[in-house]
This record gives sequence, structure tokens and C-alpha cells, in this order.
Amino acid sequence: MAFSATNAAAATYSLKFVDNNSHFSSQTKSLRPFSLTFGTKQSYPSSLSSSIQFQTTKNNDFDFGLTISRNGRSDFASTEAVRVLTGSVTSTHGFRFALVVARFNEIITRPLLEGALDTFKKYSVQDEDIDVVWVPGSFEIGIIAEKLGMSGKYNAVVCIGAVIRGETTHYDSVANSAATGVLNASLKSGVPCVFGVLTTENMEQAMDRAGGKAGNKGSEAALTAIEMASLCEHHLK
Ligand SMILES: Nc1c(NC[C@H](O)[C@H](O)[C@H](O)CO)[nH]c(=O)[nH]c1=O
Ligand SMILES: CC(=O)[C@@H](O)COP(=O)(O)O
Repeated sequence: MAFSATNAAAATYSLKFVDNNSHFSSQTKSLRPFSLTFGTKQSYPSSLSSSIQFQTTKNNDFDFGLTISRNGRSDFASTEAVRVLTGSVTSTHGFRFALVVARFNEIITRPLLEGALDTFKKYSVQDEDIDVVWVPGSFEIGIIAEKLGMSGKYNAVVCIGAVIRGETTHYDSVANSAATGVLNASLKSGVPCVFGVLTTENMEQAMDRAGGKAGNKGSEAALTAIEMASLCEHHLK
């Protein structure tokens, strides 16, 4: 079946059905928001704003990659050509992790660390496969994360800190530097360095995210590290 339509809104299209004996019939219709019904008895409701293309294989067997462009976003539904890669959080055997923890605002960073360690334990990461490295402040996290990543000893590095705004613009320098440092550590070492650094307006917001009503961002960072370690180890080596 050969089918094409362009610039939907009020376009017309010609639909040519070619069966295995190369017989074909064609129809011409105006393209309006409509439902497509195929032999699969599955309808594809859509308000088209662009084109649908089908392609037939060389011997005219019916094969199609359906491209629907609607509301300016293209979806692509295909036959079994799509491969999906996802890290698993249930297979941590042999994984080694490092945590870089800022001592500044330790009243916050220590519960973040404990949340991360609890999560690693919950997902069967052995204590002997975890190293904790303390640094003075969040500004120092990046260089240490990069060294740990470059060491080749770890599957992922969790970076923990708490940058809490004060009276001056120093907050912006520290927060931005911490984020850039962790990102650069990942990119330079090729080892996932997870950003578990809180950047909050006040202490209350930090407490809420270190085991309070907003959860524990250290725990979340550890789970992210496990998934990223699995994605890299199991799928991208
Ligand atoms: N104000 C915060 C800091 N400041 C210290 C810096 O991180 C750094 O240690 C210092 O500038 C020396 O290089 N650190 C935090 O982690 N959180 C803060 O709120
Ligand atoms: C994020 C900071 O550096 C901040 O805690 C420093 O506080 P201040 O801006 O009052 O010196």
C-alpha cells in the first residue's frame, strides 16, 4: 500500500493498495482529522498536522513504518525495529561505588550520605564495595569526583553536598561550580557522577530534602547511580 499526504490541514492524498499480485486500486480523499483503520482492526485516532508515509517492501509485501506528525510532534511507531536500553536496579553484583561528601553544612550532608548508604544496602551493594570521601565544601567535589572516576575503580560516583543561600552572591558561585564540576567529572572520566548536591534558599528547604517531607535526595542519587552503572556496564560497554 503506497500512501502519502503532505501539509495535512486540508490536503488530499492518494491511497494505492497493492496486493501480492500487483493489483492495485487507488482512492483520493481529503485529509481531515480522522481515524485510520488497518487490517489489524486497530484505529489510530489522530489530528494530523503533517504527513503520513508508508513504504512497501520491494515485493510489495505489506510492511509499514507509521509516522504520524501531530501537534508539531512526530511519533514513530514501527514494527520490531526499536531497541530499548535501560539500566537495571536489581543487578548490582560486583558494582563498586564512591561517594564524595561535602563537610560544609554537615547537618544536612550527613543524613544525605546515610540515605545513600541505606539505598545501596537495600539494593544489595556490599559495604566493601563502597568508598566515602569527605571534602571541605561542594566547590571541591568536582575535582575529587573526577579523580575517583578516572581511577577506574568505580562504576559510578555519588556527589553529595548542601549549598544554602546566605546574604551574598557566593551561593551562586558555589552552586554553579559544584554542578559544573560534577558534570565535567562525568564527561572527562566516562564514569557517571551523580549530582546529589542540594541547592536551596534556606535551611528548612535543605532539611526537607535530607530525610524530611520531600524525601532524601541522597537516597535518590544512590538509586540513580545504580541505574547508570547498570546501563553502562550491561548495555554500553
Ligand atoms: N557556602 C557553602 C559552601 N562554601 C564553601 C565552598 O564549597 C568551598 O569549600 C570554599 O569556597 C573553599 O573553596 N560550601 C557548601 O558546600 N555549601 C555552602 O552553602
Ligand atoms: C552558599 C554560600 O556560600 C553561603 O552559605 C555563604 O553565605 P554568605 O553569602 O552569607 O556569606
